[in-house]
Amino acid sequence: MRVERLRLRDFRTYAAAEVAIGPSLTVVHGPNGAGKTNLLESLYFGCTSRSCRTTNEREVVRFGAPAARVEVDVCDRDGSHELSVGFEPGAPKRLRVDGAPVERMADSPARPLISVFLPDRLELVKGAPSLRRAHLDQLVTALWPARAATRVAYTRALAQRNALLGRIRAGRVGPAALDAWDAELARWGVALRDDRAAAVDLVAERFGAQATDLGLAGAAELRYRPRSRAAGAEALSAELAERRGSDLERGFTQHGPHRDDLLLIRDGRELRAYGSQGEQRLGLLALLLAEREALAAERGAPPLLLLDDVMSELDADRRALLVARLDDGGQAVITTTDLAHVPGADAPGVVRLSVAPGSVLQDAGVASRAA
Ligand SMILES: Nc1ncnc2c1ncn2[C@@H]1O[C@H](COP(=O)(O)OP(=O)(O)OP(=O)(O)O)[C@@H](O)[C@H]1O
Repeated sequence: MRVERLRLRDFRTYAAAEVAIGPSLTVVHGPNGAGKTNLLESLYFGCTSRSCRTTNEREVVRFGAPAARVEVDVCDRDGSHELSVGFEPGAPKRLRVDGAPVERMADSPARPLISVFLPDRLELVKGAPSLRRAHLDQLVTALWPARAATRVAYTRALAQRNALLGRIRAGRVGPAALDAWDAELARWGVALRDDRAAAVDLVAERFGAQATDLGLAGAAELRYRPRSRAAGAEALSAELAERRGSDLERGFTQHGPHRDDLLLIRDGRELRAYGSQGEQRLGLLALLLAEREALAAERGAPPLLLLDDVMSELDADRRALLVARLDDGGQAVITTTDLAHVPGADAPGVVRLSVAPGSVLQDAGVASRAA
């Protein structure tokens, strides 16, 4: 699966733009505020129908315009496909694959896998465990799409059990009503935990190697920390039953995979608490690259990797190491204020996109219309 072209209308700074994406590396360069991240975001939006930057999607519509639209041309073994996302604030998004409406991009086999590094994604390393759990669940889905249903079923069972705790506290039902929901929660909980553990198994060794290659000093380790180590669904159900009194006191379920964490460790200590900003950045990059390798092995193709403003924070040796890691047959798009920060940016086959406010100019010299 390869992303070939991107077309935008009224997306952030762009009134209209069309660019080709390179078969391996694409470098987006230009001064601060020119619209480099906007271009990266539009690629993510076109492939996933979501923004990787904001939950308030109104922000992506160009100031003064009624709606934004992104089209992405992709090609796989079966030929070419066009993904398109139209968004008008206040109306449902219009998603199409080859002109036919679809409910979710995630359901379309034409959608490329995509992985993104934005400076604020450091939160993944240093923020709350919920961010790492969500990330891990996305990895499970990317590795084994059919298993996405497990997390959905677990989340539903958890919501039902919490609602039931509320009804028991209000005296409307007896605690015995929990038996069935404990069993249901435990069934999906064990499956979810096993999926997460299998995904971490695939990535952990690669994470250590990638971190070393990127120059993170010390031994790097990726460790899954499940809340429960129950041998099976019955044992987890028993653990839930043991905690009923305290759950009823607090009004929510305190035990289970919704309390798991994923630990990024350097020399035995968590990067979250003890890593410097630079070490956390290398940890995150190592994680994304390790996942990219695992996905390439499992799904036959690495995901499209979007790297925003990563080079300015790395020294010259690490920049060279990073670019070398990307030469693995997959596609990557990197933004930079300075082309000289991307070793090999002038190599044949690398696509360079020069961004100025509202427009983007391709090497070949085809300019988009300015905003
Ligand atoms: N909806 C919008 N309509 C028009 N312009 C917008 C919109 N949203 C953001 N902008 C403008 O986009 C610009 C920022 O673009 P972007 O974040 O892509 O810059 P950048 O090239 O990545 O910069 P840096 O190198 O500083 O990270 C800002 O000037 C901002 O005002």
